[in-house]
Amino acid sequence: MNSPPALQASQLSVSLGSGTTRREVLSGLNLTLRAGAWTAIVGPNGAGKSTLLRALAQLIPHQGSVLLHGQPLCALDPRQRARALAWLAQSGAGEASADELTVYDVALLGRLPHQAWLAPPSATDHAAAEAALRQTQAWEWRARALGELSGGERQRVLLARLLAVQASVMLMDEPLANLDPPHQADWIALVRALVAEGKTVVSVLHEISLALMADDLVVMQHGRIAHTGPSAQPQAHQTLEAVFDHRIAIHPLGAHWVALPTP
Ligand SMILES: Nc1ncnc2c1ncn2[C@@H]1O[C@H](COP(=O)(O)OP(=O)(O)OP(=O)(O)O)[C@@H](O)[C@H]1O
Repeated sequence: MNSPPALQASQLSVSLGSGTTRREVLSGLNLTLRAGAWTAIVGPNGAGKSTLLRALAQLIPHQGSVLLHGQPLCALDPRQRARALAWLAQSGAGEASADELTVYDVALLGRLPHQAWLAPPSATDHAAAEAALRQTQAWEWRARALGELSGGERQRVLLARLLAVQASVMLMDEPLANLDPPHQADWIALVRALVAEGKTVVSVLHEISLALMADDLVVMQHGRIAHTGPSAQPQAHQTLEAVFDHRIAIHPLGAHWVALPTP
């Protein structure tokens, strides 16, 4: 029997703002995200990518349903949900409160959903935090305060916190922001390794050439899904060029594709 999708959203709608500025940002989306695959969500600024990710993570009020491995997400208690579904916010969003913490303690925060109320971290928690910091090459900064780090260094620590959760589904909003090209390549290798272990990675990306390396693409425009399917499909490429008003063109390069700005 096929395993259920990692995430399945039905008739997902989100309205944001208040009073006269309130408007529907996502309109009745239906979306299936395969388990054990890497899906990249792409589209122009304001298309609703972050809003979709936040709604999938149950971080904002929404209408419609979201199933996690076939189970309604809203039926899980918050700790169960936090163990199953890990979240990396857009760079800097809501993280200033962690600036005083050491890098090591930030990674340990990823273990909170595994810990009993007020219980100290276990040996397993410490091992998971260390392994995650080593995976993102952030271990050497473990005694430094998060607030002292550069944007890219900070991003790698926050990625380690997400990895420390050891969730089966990982949602990442612009995980490559601030990373230099070698660390972007490391991130892709890491995602490939996670997927090979059976994990599911869903990432909002602005780096279209890198998004084209994902297994699946979700192309968004104006709060709707313009296309979803394997990233190798010509239809995916045509839709991508169209949602960016043909200001990009997608070209083959070896076994991959690159998106280049058109003059
Ligand atoms: N709190 C809010 N109140 C009102 N409108 C909002 C709010 N947050 C986001 N929006 C609007 O919702 C739309 C979708 O925003 P969202 O951040 O999901 O887009 P995005 O595709 O992630 O964009 P970007 O590529 O610029 O990060 C935008 O038009 C944005 O202005």
